Amino acid sequence: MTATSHPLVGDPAELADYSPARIAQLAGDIRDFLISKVSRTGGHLGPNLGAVELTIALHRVFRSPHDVLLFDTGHQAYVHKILTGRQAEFDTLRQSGGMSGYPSRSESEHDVIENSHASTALSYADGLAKAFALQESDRRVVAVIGDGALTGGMCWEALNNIGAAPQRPMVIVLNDNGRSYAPTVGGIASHLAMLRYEGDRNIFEELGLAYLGPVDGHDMLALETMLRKAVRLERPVVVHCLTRKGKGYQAAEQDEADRLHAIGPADTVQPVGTPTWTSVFAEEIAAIGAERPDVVCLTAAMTEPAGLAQFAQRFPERTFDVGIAEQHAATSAAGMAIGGLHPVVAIYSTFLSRAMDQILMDVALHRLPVTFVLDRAGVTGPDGPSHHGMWDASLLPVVPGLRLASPRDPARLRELLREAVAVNDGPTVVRYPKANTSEDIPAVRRTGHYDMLRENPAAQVLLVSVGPLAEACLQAADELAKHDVAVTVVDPRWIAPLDPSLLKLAGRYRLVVAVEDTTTPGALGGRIAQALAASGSGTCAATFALPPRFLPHASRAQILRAHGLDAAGITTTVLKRLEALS
Ligand SMILES: Cc1ncc(C[n+]2csc(CCOP(=O)(O)OP(=O)(O)O)c2C)c(N)n1
Ligand SMILES: CC(=O)[C@@H](O)[C@H](O)COP(=O)(O)O
Ligand SMILES: [Mg+2]
Repeated sequence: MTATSHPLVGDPAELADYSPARIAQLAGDIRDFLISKVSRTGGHLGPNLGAVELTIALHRVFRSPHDVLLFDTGHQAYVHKILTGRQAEFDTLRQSGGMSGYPSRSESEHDVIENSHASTALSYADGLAKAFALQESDRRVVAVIGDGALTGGMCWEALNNIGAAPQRPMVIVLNDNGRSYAPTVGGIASHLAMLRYEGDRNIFEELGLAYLGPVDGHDMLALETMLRKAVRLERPVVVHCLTRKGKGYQAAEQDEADRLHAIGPADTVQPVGTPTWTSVFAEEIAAIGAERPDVVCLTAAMTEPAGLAQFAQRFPERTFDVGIAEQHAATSAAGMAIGGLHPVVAIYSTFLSRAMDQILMDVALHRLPVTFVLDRAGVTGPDGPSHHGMWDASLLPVVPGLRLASPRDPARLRELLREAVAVNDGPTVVRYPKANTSEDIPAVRRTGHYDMLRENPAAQVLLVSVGPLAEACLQAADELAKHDVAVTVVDPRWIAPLDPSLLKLAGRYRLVVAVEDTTTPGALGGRIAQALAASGSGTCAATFALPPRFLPHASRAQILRAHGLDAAGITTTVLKRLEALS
């Protein structure tokens, strides 16, 4: 396309020929485009409205994909996607088969890292700079990182290495809008705030990098001048850009909670009367906080999204936002437990993975009473492969002394959360999905830890329904009855360690199937099969769970259905298993 061909560009190389007036027009049109498209599809509207001028300037100064543009967390890369020819895909944003909400190498050669976990870009940049130096390549490395992501520990591990190599040039664009979801917290945030007004001494130069700024992240001329100056320095440089999250859209700029950080699709219809798992947790932890002065809560920059807003409002002195620092959260909680408190760490399942060593060695080895509450556990949906919480239920059971619970409904979440915070000799974990809860599902009886949901004396099949999949399992039991297959349905409630009474029950059946919203390796069904085989039982046990691969974005329901974790899928799979046994 020619230099007059704006609409929203397509080949970023053209941007170098645009006049200042054309660039200003483009920025305005991109803003209008984002507001119109993302308001309908849902997605990260606030962060991208704040990155419009920044991203245009980057594509004018650098030659992507020859030069590498890295977006930390990647939720602010919509403008990059528009400029690199994907404007037509925005109607499919975050939808099954549609465009990802994060950079995606399968979508474009301009996209390099797809991981939506924060604080990784500087480490990638360090590695790329070393690779290009060894290859004597002239490719430049540019990393865009937010002030929130900069509170993550990996950034400082990377800066320690980057600062030690002045001969390896790199441009670090610090996109400082003063917010994560809420205002960014901690000493780093205070340091950045100080730099806005008096830049005489800063941490970056102390570490061996050059520091340029602060610069208005919405002033194209100032931005480009600073970026070109950074290139000329031929060393690692931090360009400190001041931006406004949600810029240009009043609803976002006035959103005190999180500047419309992530919004749902316009046509989202919340089922009436069934609360979200997060809201049930939010109420119960606040109630527990009123009864237990030793209970404190920790969050990694996600107080409201992780359900701690009520607790924080009632007990501000017992609520700790540690920044995007899940590893620190886990070990700081261990310190609190040693100090006589019972910490509750509220965190998304997918982000827990980076704190596994802390849970294993800093918490469990010391048998400390720390409770981890994992929201977004299981298939999340539109945020795609680096957000599905499909690893925790397979990773955590290997931790000695750790107890892992998966509630099926609001009543069990309240009950299991209370059981968890009552444990004082080791870590406990409660997990639930990004979804609305079902109505409460009463038990027929409780034996050991498990709840019998449906008992059929003639049954040869035992369905072990894990957590919220109880509803689908009970529906499948009804369907299987139509095929003359009698089924007993049981809810283990605690899925690690293995409950001996559950094993004893399982040994009485011909086929035992655990239905689980997690990756297959390490899931409960496999652990039951292993234990039954070790006991010499002839029972066939299996896991119905997710395949051990990265699952693309779609809705939670679409993904569960695609992998046979809805009533129809469970029914079909049980019938096939029975056929194979006959
Ligand atoms: C390890 C990790 N923890 C938590 C999150 C959830 N999260 C997504 S974006 C975000 C805030 C990022 O703030 P910042 O880096 O300043 O970017 P901004 O949205 O302000 O542009 C958080 C906490 C994440 N993506 N990764
Ligand atoms: C980018 C990021 O990690 C989060 O903002 C993510 O989009 C989680 O969104 P939900 O809180 O809507 O699950
Ligand atoms: Mg920010």
